[in-house]
Amino acid sequence: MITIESLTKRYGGYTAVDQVTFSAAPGRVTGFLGPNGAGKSTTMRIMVGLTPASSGTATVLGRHYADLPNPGREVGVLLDASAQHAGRTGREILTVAARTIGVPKDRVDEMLARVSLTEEEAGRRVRNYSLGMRQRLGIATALIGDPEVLILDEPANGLDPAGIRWMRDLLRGFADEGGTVLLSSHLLHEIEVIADDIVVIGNGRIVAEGSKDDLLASAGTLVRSDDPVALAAALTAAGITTHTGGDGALRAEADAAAVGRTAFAAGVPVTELRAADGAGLEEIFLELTAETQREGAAA
Ligand SMILES: Nc1ncnc2c1ncn2[C@@H]1O[C@H](COP(=O)(O)OP(=O)(O)OP(=O)(O)O)[C@@H](O)[C@H]1O
Repeated sequence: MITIESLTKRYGGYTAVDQVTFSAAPGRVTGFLGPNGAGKSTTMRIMVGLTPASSGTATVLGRHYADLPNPGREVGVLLDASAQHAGRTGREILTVAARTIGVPKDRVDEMLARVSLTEEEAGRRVRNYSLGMRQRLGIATALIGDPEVLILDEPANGLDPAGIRWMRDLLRGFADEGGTVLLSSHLLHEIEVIADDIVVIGNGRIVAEGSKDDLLASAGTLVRSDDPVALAAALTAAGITTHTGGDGALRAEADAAAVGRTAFAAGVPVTELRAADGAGLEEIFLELTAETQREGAAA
């Protein structure tokens, strides 16, 4: 369990994290989603005691990270896969981690197998690792203490498609066994396929949070017609809010049945009608974070 309450971080006059409150529950994968610079890494660094908060609290398993008796046994952390000692081999890094937190040495081989790093790769120095290999080693280090909680900043960065699938299965399995997973990403699709719960941050503030299913349901209905102007007018007249997509489709804030009936009553033929799902979530994400997108509302 991770609990964040009214967390604020100021750098001089700039507020990077602004009154952030959310929690990540056991048995669930919580996705922490937001555009570049939204405050994800800062929030995660505060969680693990690397950055002091200006105000508010962040606790893991009911305590501040620094107060956990042996944090490595309770919380697995991967914030920056490139921050590993470049001159050591992967095996050495895991061996040091195992000794530091007091787990048996045979966990090293177990973890190497778990993240699919070969014997030969484990003997190479980390400076010669690809980004994906560093991520795998970082995951192995996070898991070596058999923790209850995982805090991972952009863990899929640099992984190939098979690696992303592997990561997804690994985190799913971890949560299914009762673990708490918090992972950040600025990639919506990545979060959408893996997360049970989603927390969206923009400009240091939480702009949406809830179960993925609820967020997807709130994405509404995607509807298409040869006459989108007439369709939009009919829906608006019926009190249904619509948003125009780039490709002529409309996203309506109502369920498919209501949208279909309204179009039928108005005599506007519909050529496509379905739950907006992923496309809708992407639009919601862009709308919610529009102020903070470098590309502005045009994105
Ligand atoms: N030490 C610091 N001093 C001043 N500003 C900082 C410092 N660390 C972070 N910031 C600022 O705080 C904001 C949030 O940064 P953060 O790294 O938390 O974003 P992020 O959501 O993780 O972004 P990304 O997806 O790009 O990794 C940014 O504007 C960043 O420049």
